Amino acid sequence: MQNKRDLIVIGGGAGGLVIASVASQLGLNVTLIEKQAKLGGDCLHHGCVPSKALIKAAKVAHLMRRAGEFGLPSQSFPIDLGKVNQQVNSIVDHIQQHDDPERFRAYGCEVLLGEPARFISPHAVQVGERVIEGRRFVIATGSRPFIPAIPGINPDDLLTNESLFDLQQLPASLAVLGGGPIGLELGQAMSRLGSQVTLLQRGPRLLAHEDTELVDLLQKQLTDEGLQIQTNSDIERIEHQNDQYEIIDNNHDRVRVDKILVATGRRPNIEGLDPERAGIETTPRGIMVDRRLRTSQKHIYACGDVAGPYAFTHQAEYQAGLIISNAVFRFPKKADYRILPWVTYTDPELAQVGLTEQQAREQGIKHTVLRFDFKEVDRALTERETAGRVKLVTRKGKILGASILGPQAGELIHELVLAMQSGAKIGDISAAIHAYPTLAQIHRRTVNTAYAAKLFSPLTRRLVRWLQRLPG
Ligand SMILES: Cc1cc2nc3c(=O)[nH]c(=O)nc-3n(C[C@H](O)[C@H](O)[C@H](O)COP(=O)(O)OP(=O)(O)OC[C@H]3O[C@@H](n4cnc5c(N)ncnc54)[C@H](O)[C@@H]3O)c2cc1C
Ligand SMILES: NC(=O)c1ccc[n+]([C@@H]2O[C@H](COP(=O)([O-])OP(=O)(O)OC[C@H]3O[C@@H](n4cnc5c(N)ncnc54)[C@H](O)[C@@H]3O)[C@@H](O)[C@H]2O)c1
Repeated sequence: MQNKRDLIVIGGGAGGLVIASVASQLGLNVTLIEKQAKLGGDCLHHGCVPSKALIKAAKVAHLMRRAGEFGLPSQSFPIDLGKVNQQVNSIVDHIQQHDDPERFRAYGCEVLLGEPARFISPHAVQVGERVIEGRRFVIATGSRPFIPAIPGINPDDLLTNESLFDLQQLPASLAVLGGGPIGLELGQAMSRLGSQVTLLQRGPRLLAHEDTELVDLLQKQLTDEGLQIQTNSDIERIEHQNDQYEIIDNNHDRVRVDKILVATGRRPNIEGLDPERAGIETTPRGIMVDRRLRTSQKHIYACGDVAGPYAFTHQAEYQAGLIISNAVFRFPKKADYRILPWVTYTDPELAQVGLTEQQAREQGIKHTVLRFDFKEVDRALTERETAGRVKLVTRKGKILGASILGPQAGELIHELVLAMQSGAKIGDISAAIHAYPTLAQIHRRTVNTAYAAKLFSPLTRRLVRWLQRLPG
């Protein structure tokens, strides 16, 4: 048995890498354990990075078909998914260089690759034959696809985010199970690349936690573009015949497809970690943590998908920063998710921060909603990307939440994140000069709707007429 490590980080993905890098650069003896042969985790290898690269390729294909709208010859062509995925994976490989284990080793971090860690006591983990003791631990083991138990389904036949980016041939038809962010982002991308996509959502709504008015607009956009969306689709069984799958739902509707992509949620990676041997409390949603990201064992922290409450890379990184503060600097900091933004990278994108209109209503908060449509914004018109709307949930001039459906919504949301974070009022957004012609002008246009009624009221018009009569 070797000397006790100051910090043992389990999982070399978004959360674990931030902690291992900072803690080892601060001089702690850190061991980072990653069960795969490469660092980077789900975001880099099977999540954010390849999905956004695929989405971009699909947008290029979509624009080539739409070229006629720009006065250019439009193009329609068969797509070689193998080539598309090759360039997708070349981007993953490029970014992988930042996560080179040698970079971490150069900081003095011990990096163990290729075998999982499992707890054998509250103060030790086993990796292969080796037992490693630590003063503090961080669990950052992420999540994996949840595969629902549907009769007739052979999990090996299904595509998930772990296999889609290795697919060589574009399926002529594809069923996507699940209308969450993964299903919508990848479903639209595959549809734009040329698959006939049918998306089956079990419940009544897509993206159940998002603003319903904007989700309805998005759903219309997607169906207009060719995606078939079936909600309230409770799948009863799947039959496999002649290299095709027939999906039969509770209404006895049948959908026949070449491939099935499962995007029905995630499960935390705690199997095989043996958290109970360390006395760590878990639930089916993952590892329980307090607001300082401590588990039921106060020297063991957890962050990212395995701890929740959300499943975003920027949440994992934010939590990693808090763990550094709490565990390394011993400066207590609590997590606060009220101003955590997120983006669904469909086209148009859907971005959210703070409360939606429905949440404000459900919580009984008196509020005003300001709205503005992209079709009134000059830059959206020049870009021919006019679908969508900004919604601001406000109270006494302060922003409680913002929902944006539109071009580059994921970029645009950050002005509102900063406004909320700094306590700026809608008047501050109105006073800030926004360059013309930008999509960001929509923020001024949205907040100015709050003043338009007062500005052009009969009273103001009378006042202006009176001012005009003054001498000088
Ligand atoms: C298709 C898809 C698209 C996504 N797009 C976005 C997006 O656009 N924006 C966004 O913010 N989020 C996105 N996400 C979510 C994002 O990928 C996750 O929230 C993020 O990766 C979580 O980071 P993490 O550190 O918790 O886990 P991960 O990054 O997955 O890292 C966990 C690591 O732990 C390792 N591990 C597991 N068990 C053990 C063990 N016992 N011992 C050692 N190592 C172990 C795993 O191999 C893995 O490398 C997407 C996810 C998917 C699936
Ligand atoms: N842009 C982003 O930030 C981004 C992108 C992708 C994923 N993610 C993260 O990954 C997480 C997982 O995404 P997800 O889309 O897999 O999960 P999700 O839980 O958000 O959505 C899954 C959907 O599948 C439905 N469903 C469940 N079982 C079903 C069944 N048997 N048949 C049909 N529908 C079924 C659910 O009702 C739900 O609407 C998200 O919570 C998100 O945080 C983020």
